[in-house]
Amino acid sequence: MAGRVQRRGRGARTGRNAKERTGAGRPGFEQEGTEVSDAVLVLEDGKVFRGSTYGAQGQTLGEAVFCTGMTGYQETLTDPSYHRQIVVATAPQIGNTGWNSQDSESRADDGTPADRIHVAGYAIREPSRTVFNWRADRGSLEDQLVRQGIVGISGIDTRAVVRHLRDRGAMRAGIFSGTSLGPVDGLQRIVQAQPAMLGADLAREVSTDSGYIIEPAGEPRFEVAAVDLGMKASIPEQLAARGCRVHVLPSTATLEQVEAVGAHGFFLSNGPGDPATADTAVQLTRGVIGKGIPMFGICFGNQILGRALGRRTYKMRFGHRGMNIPVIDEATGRVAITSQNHGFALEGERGEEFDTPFGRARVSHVCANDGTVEGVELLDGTAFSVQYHPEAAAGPHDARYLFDRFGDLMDRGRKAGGK
Ligand SMILES: NC(=O)CC[C@H](N)C(=O)O
Repeated sequence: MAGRVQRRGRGARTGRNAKERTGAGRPGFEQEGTEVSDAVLVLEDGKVFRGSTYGAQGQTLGEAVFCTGMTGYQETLTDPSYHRQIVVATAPQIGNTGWNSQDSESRADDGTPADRIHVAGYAIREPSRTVFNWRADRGSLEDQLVRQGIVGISGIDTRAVVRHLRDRGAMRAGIFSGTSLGPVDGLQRIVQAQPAMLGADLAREVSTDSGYIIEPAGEPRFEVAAVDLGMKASIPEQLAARGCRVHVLPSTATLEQVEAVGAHGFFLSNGPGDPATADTAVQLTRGVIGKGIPMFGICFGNQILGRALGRRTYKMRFGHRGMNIPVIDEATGRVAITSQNHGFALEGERGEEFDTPFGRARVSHVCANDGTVEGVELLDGTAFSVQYHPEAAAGPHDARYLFDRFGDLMDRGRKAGGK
């Protein structure tokens, strides 16, 4: 009996708080001219979610996408692939492990590790009131958001946002916070005036300009030319741990630059924007494969290798963002649980083999949820790539073996070439 009363009481309290925080009960689409204050997430189709200021106060624009990771928000927020995207977290409470000096995925232009947050905005349901983690040596998440001027919103019904984006697709959005934001239709017009993600050429905005070198851990075994299209910091670390000296090159890199470092292998990174715009990287990839240099690509790199092999890319309705996305490896039939963050995909079908200017290729991996292409490779094994993130943490490490495969490939290439 007492238990029932308590349950009812708890339910009632939650309901009241949620109503205060979210403005629940108002229609999602508001009347023109309705004045807004505090914080709102406005979608391009006119859907409005009212909440509270979180992080920096102000205005931010980007594509609204959702991420289903239950952990690892620091890795997500600092991943340069999220440039110009407003991330909606499906995990109901965010921030309880604070901010630490180890998990950031961004680098300064000269390659030194950086804490830079790349998302355009962050939309969450409930901020943690306490930070409780032994690694949280950089304070709280919200402090970081404020310090870096990242505008967020809390107290919104993130489940409702996700359902909307799942049904209608990722779309342009804005977070606006402050005391008097003006009429809601004015905010919607601001949202609609920003460029769309389709056709956005963004890698240059996050790539290194000058390039840098990450030294190998232990004995150097390979020289690797890695094109930084928005590369997560842990990728060169994974390569360095396998004896690679990683020569990180800007997104504008040329074949001459790749050859100048004496590359045993070529790596194409993840990165933001529409892969259909990455013509320079596609041309470079064709040149590299033509020279017989072994290559490996991750995410944006997979889309670019696919394009170099003659495939096209398309924009997915809402993409894959999270840490528990199952991928089938066609070579073994095994499923890896993977970490992902992409809104575009390569055209192709499970089991497909196709001709390319470099010989036969195939779709090597597919997503077990929706059958989309998750990897491609040349049948001779000299070029391969995956749409997911084998370097990722948080999330499982099921796919780390792909870095070893790249090492084996470079070994074979070196023996064959006598280098
Ligand atoms: N993480 C990535 O490399 C993302 C690739 C590309 N920008 C996409 O959204 O599909």
